[in-house]
Parts: sequence; C-alpha cells; structure tokens
Amino acid sequence: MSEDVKKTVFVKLGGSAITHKGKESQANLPVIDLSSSQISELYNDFSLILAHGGGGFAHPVAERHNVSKGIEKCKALGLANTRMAIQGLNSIVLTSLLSKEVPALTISPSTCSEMENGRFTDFNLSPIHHAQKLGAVPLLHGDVVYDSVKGCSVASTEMIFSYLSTRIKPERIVIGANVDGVFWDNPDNGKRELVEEINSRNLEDVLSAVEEPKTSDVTGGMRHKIEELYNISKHKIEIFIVNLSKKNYLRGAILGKPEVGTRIKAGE
Ligand SMILES: Nc1ncnc2c1ncn2[C@@H]1O[C@H](COP(=O)(O)OP(=O)(O)OP(=O)(O)O)[C@@H](O)[C@H]1O
Ligand SMILES: C=C(C)CCOP(=O)(O)O
Repeated sequence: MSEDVKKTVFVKLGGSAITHKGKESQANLPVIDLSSSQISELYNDFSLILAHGGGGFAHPVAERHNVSKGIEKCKALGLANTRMAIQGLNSIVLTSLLSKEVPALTISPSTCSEMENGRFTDFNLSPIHHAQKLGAVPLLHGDVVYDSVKGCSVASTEMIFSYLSTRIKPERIVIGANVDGVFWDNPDNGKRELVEEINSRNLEDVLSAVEEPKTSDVTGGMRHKIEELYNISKHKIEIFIVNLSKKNYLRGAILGKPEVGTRIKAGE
C-alpha cells in the first residue's frame, strides 16, 4: 500500500493490560507479545502511532514522589525515578515489538514537548514524522514533561493523543486495556453490562458508573480516559476501547471492526 493512502491509527497499549497494575514493575509479557503480534500483521497497511501507559511501573513511583504536584514537591530525583520506571516498561514493550519485526522507535514526549499547568502547549512532531519517513513505527508513552508553571507534569497517553489528534488527525484511536470496554451495572438484572457506545445521551450516566482506581493511578484512571477520549471524538475521530488480553480484539479495532469493545462517539 502506498504511503499516501495509509490511514493513521493511534494505538495505546494500556498499563492495565501490559502490566500487573496491582504489583510494582511486573510486566504482563503474554499480553505484550499478543499485542505485538497483531501490530506486526498490520503495521505495513496503516500509519500506526503506538503508545503505552505507565501501569504498575510508572504510576506507583510517580505517586510516591508526588510528581503530579510539580517539581517543588517531587524534586529532580522524583522526576528522574519516574522517567526511569516508564523507560523500563518501554524497553520491555520495544523488545517484544522488535522480536516480531515491528521497527518501533521510541519517542519520549518529555524530550520534545512542553506543558503549562498540566496541558500541552507544544509538541515537536518532527521526530514522529522522521520516524515514519524512515519506515519506522513511532512508539510514544505516558511521561513526565517540563511544565512552565509547575516545573513538571505527568502527561497521560490520552492527553498526548488529544494534543496530537488535532495536528495529525488519525482515522481512529484504539485504547487497549484489561477490560472488554466500559461497563455499567444494570439495576434491572444486577449484572455488569458493556456500554457499546458512549455518546452525548449517556456520557454522564456512564461517568457515574466508573469506579475510582483501586491501584496507584496518578492520571485519573477510567474517568480521565473517557473524558479525554470523548473530547477527542468531537473532532469526528473514531475511538474504541478494547481488551488487549483477548486474541485478535486489537486487530479488529485497528481495522475499524472490533469484535467486542466500547465505541466513543460525541455528537449523538
Ligand atoms: N465502569 C468501568 N468499566 C470498565 N472498567 C472500569 C470501570 N470503572 C473502573 N474501571 C477500571 O478501569 C481500569 C482501566 O483503566 P486504567 O486507567 O487502569 O487503564 P490503562 O489506561 O490501561 O492504564 P495506564 O494508565 O496504566 O496505562 C480497569 O482495569 C477497571 O478496573
Ligand atoms: C505515570 C506516568 C509517568 C505516565 C502515565 O501515563 P498513562 O498511564 O497513560 O496515564
């Protein structure tokens, strides 16, 4: 397929799936490998921009060092420790992708972006474009970024996607997690039911069904994810949350036809 007809798809490998989030620094290697295999089948047909979250590697370290409160609280050592934790996970994800012959190139947002009070004000896209020009697949990750007000801020993958999506305009965004999508409790039958689509009619109800994170999560867990993604979907970008632990769910979502998952679609 020629470069100009390839559709851009952003893919997040969520920390809830690629790590054991309740334990510190434990990667879920089978899920990482399963994701890498599906990416390996598809990366030639799409212009993929990959990213991964912090999971049980970065979130506990960031929390311990109060990184979200800025440099006065966390000091350079807290910032450095958190970046080391995310880089540790990045190296595991990269090893898996390369083992499946996906030419992934890590681009750390902390080296090419800037924030102001927790929102991106600048993100140099050249490293992403250069990687793509060379036939490589950019691999970003949640990170700790220089902040002109707080000194440093934690940037979630969803915040990164939000900023990038107004500039790169992906066809769709796929968020992989350890759940089939977003659930709500059905009071009629007492069961948890998958929300097939989050839209303007049910957004508030869905948000009230979201539970507070049970493990360390400095970026706000599922609630933050839904809020950021809902805002991105206002730009007519298709968004799916799918389960990375299930065979071929990621593949289906990248192709735009997820077997099971939650679609986020503003405006209806
Ligand atoms: N209503 C809900 N439906 C589905 N999952 C929910 C709900 N409420 C809370 N959750 C939790 O949200 C978690 C996924 O969100 P989380 O932010 O941990 O994912 P992630 O993006 O993969 O993680 P990371 O930020 O580390 O990359 C699930 O493991 C689940 O426990
Ligand atoms: C905790 C850090 C450094 C990254 C958080 O990124 P996320 O897991 O995508 O929210």
